[in-house]
Order: sequence, then structure tokens, then C-alpha cells
Amino acid sequence: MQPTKHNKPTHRRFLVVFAALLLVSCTLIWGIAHDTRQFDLLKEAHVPLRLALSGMVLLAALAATVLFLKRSFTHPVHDLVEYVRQQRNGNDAAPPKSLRERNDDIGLLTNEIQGLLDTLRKQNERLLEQTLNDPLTGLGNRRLLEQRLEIALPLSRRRMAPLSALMVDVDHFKDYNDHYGHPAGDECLVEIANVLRDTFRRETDIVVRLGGEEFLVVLLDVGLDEAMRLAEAMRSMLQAVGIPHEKSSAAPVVTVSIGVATALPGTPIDVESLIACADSALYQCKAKGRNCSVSSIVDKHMLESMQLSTT
Ligand SMILES: Nc1nc2c(ncn2[C@@H]2O[C@H](COP(=O)(O)OP(=O)(O)OP(=O)(O)O)[C@@H](O)[C@H]2O)c(=O)[nH]1
Repeated sequence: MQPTKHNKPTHRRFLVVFAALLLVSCTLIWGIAHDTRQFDLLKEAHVPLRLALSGMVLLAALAATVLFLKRSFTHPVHDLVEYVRQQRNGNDAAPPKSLRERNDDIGLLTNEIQGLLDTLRKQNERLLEQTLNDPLTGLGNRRLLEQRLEIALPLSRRRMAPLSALMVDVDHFKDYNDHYGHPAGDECLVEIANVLRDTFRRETDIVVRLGGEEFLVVLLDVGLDEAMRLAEAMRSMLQAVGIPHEKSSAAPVVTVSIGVATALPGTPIDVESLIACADSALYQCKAKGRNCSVSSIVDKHMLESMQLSTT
């Protein structure tokens, strides 16, 4: 944005010229009206000439006024409108210095608008964070998962890269809640989220809480073996934390079951199918007695048979 220059000396110059011209024209008009003899220069002049002269001075005063108003108010207001328009278009640059540093109402308005926009921006960021994050654990939520997979899945497919999803579910969590209380259950979920964060640290890893005591991890560019190794590492790390769980038949501490689904390179998988495949592997873990990981491979044939069974 190209700001026009509106500085104080310019204002003052305009004001002085304007006041001088106004004074001269008023004096001339007053002189004509009272036919005063004090103006030697105009004494002999005819009334029409005096009228024309004062008219010209008055016009000049008006022109100076218009110019002054344009330079002092119209242009800055235009700059201000342009600034607001650019903000609306996503440009978050600060307003021009010439506006911010004005000591008048336009400067005040500029700074107020800037403050308001900053506040709105911060509130928007907070709201966006709330809509994409799980408030209890601070992990992403299902919306974040969908948002990220919308880009990651087609990209992964085009690059012919594998992709793995881990469905992590806490074992006998109802019993944990019933025995230790809901607040302790919340703390337990936070602890599990921390272990997930510590295990899946790559920038491309997507770790979310799907709801309740279910978490989903999506690992891009990760094949079955690596996914299973990481699933086991996570399980061991949680057991090492050792959150007591007296009511679990799987272990004396809190444990998880992990269903791992790996999509082979080029598999046209979507979010729903990925979750369904990891979920069915998780179901097998539970059937096996919990506190374990089960893997499954997702390819075109498996997806087709899944679609057939749902139609
Ligand atoms: N503390 C707490 N509990 C939750 C939250 N969300 C869901 N739960 C509880 O998680 C429990 C899940 O129970 P189930 O689905 O029966 O699963 P489970 O007891 O872990 O049994 P398995 O998964 O078969 O081992 C329920 O008691 C829910 O009330 C939460 O945010 N905080």
C-alpha cells in the first residue's frame, strides 16, 4: 500500500494559507459592504472590479479549503479504508505509519481499528484451536484428523507411499473410572496422551483423541513393521509409567490395546475406511485378551470387500 504523506507541517501550511485567504476575502467583502475609505488601493476602483477581486480571493480560499480537506482527511480516510480492505483480504500488515502517528481522530481511529483487528485475530486463533483440539488432553480431535488427512491421503497415494493407522484403546477403562473415580480417569487419559506424544514425535505424525478412551495415530510413510514396532514401544512405555489399575484383568497397571492398519502404497483409502480397518484390528486385540497389538494390511481387495459388506 502506498500511503500519502500527511504530516503536521503540511497541515499547518494549509491552515495558514487558508486563514490568510479567508481573512483577505472577508476584509474585501466587508470593505465593499461598508464602502470604507481605508483601502487606498481599492478606493478608486469601481465596485464591479472590487467585487471580482474579492470573488477571486474567495474562490482561492475555497479551493485551498477543498485541497486542505482532501489532503488532511479524504486521502487519509481513503488510506484507512484501503488498510481495512487489505485486512479483510487476509493481509495482516500494520496500518501505514502516516496514519498511526497522527495526533487527531483519524490516528485514534486507526489505532483503535488495529487493536480491534488484533483482538479478533487472537480470538479467532483461540477458537480455531478449540475446534481442532481435545480440551482434556490437548491432542487434536477428529476434525483435525479429517483436516490433515484431506491433504495427506491423496498425497501419500500419489507418492506411492505406505501409511499406517493405530487405534489405541484403554483396557477396562470403565472399571478404572468406577474404581478410582472420573477425575482420576481424566488424569489417566492425560497421562496416556503424554505417552503418545512422547512416542510419535515426527512432525508428520497425526495423534488425535477420537473420543472417550480412544486415540488414533496416523503415521505417514510408515509400513507395517515400523508401525508395529512403534505400537509396541508405546504400549511398553505406558506400562513402564505404571498407573495402578487394580480392577484390570490384563495387568496390574493401565494398559492399552492397539489395532494397526497399514495401507499398501497406492491404496485409495479414505478416513472412514482407515478408521474402520484399524478398529477391526483393535477388536481382535480385545478378543485376544487385551494389552497387545494386532496388525492388518489394507489393499484394494480388502477395501472392495469392505464396501461390499456395507452395501
Ligand atoms: N474419566 C473419563 N472417562 C471417560 C471419558 N470419556 C469416556 N469415558 C469412559 O470410558 C469408559 C469406556 O468404557 P468401555 O467402552 O466399556 O470400554 P472399557 O471399559 O475400556 O472396556 P474395553 O475397551 O473392552 O477394555 C466409559 O466408562 C466412559 O464413561 C472421559 O473423558 N473421562
